[in-house]
Amino acid sequence: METVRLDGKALAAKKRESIREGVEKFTAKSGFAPGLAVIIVGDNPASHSYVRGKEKACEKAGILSEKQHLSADVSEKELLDMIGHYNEAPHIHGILVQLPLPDHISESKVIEQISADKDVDGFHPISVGRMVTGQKTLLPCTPAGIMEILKAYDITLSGKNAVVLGRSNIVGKPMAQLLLNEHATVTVCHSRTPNMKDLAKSADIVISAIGKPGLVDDTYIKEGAVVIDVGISRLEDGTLTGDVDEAAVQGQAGHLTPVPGGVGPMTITMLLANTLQAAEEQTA
Ligand SMILES: Nc1nc(=O)c2c([nH]1)NC[C@@H]1CN(c3ccc(C(=O)N[C@@H](CCC(=O)O)C(=O)O)cc3)C=[N+]21
Repeated sequence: METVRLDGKALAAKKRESIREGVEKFTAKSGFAPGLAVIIVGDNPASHSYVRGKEKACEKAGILSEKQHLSADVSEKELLDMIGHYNEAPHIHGILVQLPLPDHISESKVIEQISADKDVDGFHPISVGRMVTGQKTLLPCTPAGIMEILKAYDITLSGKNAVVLGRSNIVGKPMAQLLLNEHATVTVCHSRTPNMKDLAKSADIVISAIGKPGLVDDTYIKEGAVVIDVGISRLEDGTLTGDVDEAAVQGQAGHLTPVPGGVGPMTITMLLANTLQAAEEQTA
């Protein structure tokens, strides 16, 4: 069967244009642009590259972005104080602290310090609680972007079997929850799951968020299944690759997101959407 490529990059371009128009309206009405504070700690090159992508996307959309680069040995208190400052800053509507953080800083303390209203990553326990109970909230960008891809390609979720590979707080768990909210039957697999391959092979939808290049081949995929690749690893030769062995599942999968050009561009798009939503809610 012909595998349909789920073009996250093209969808992101379309969505970013409509977000740009929304930002323009917001700015004309309120007299200021939506503002995003991005805090990055340390010198991880991948993190800096992602943050550059976010800043560029903000600029194109008309969103003000304010980057703060802290050194790797910054104290936890200094970071918490900076977040406290942005919680009170009227020109900032969204706060993002790039993860991962150095080991001496508690990720959960940092996330809880961000005002839930400005939590454009959707990682705060208040945001998570709202998502789980189906209330309106800022949703985690990667899972929310995947839901947009599935919707744009008219992929039915209600009554389908979805298998999520990975149980992180930023992708696997919220992904499972959003699929459940749309009435899929969801199985979450992780490092202690003995029969991951069999579970994946029986699924209508497989979402891989593990971070092992090429892990998912045709032996994991039922004929015609929808395959979403959240993995993103940089190989030694500099190329980016996902969890899915694209060549192996070609012709087996019904739909497939490429890496790059699949989930990643939609993650950044949802960050823009969340920042606009946060700005609108804070100025309503
Ligand atoms: N607080 C926080 N929020 C995040 O949302 C967050 C984070 N920390 N830490 C790291 C991960 C990773 N992440 C990506 C975003 C965009 C691409 C992306 O645009 N990827 C492009 C390729 C980019 C390239 O060429 O380098 C693509 O897949 O086509 C990838 C990865 C957000 N993250």
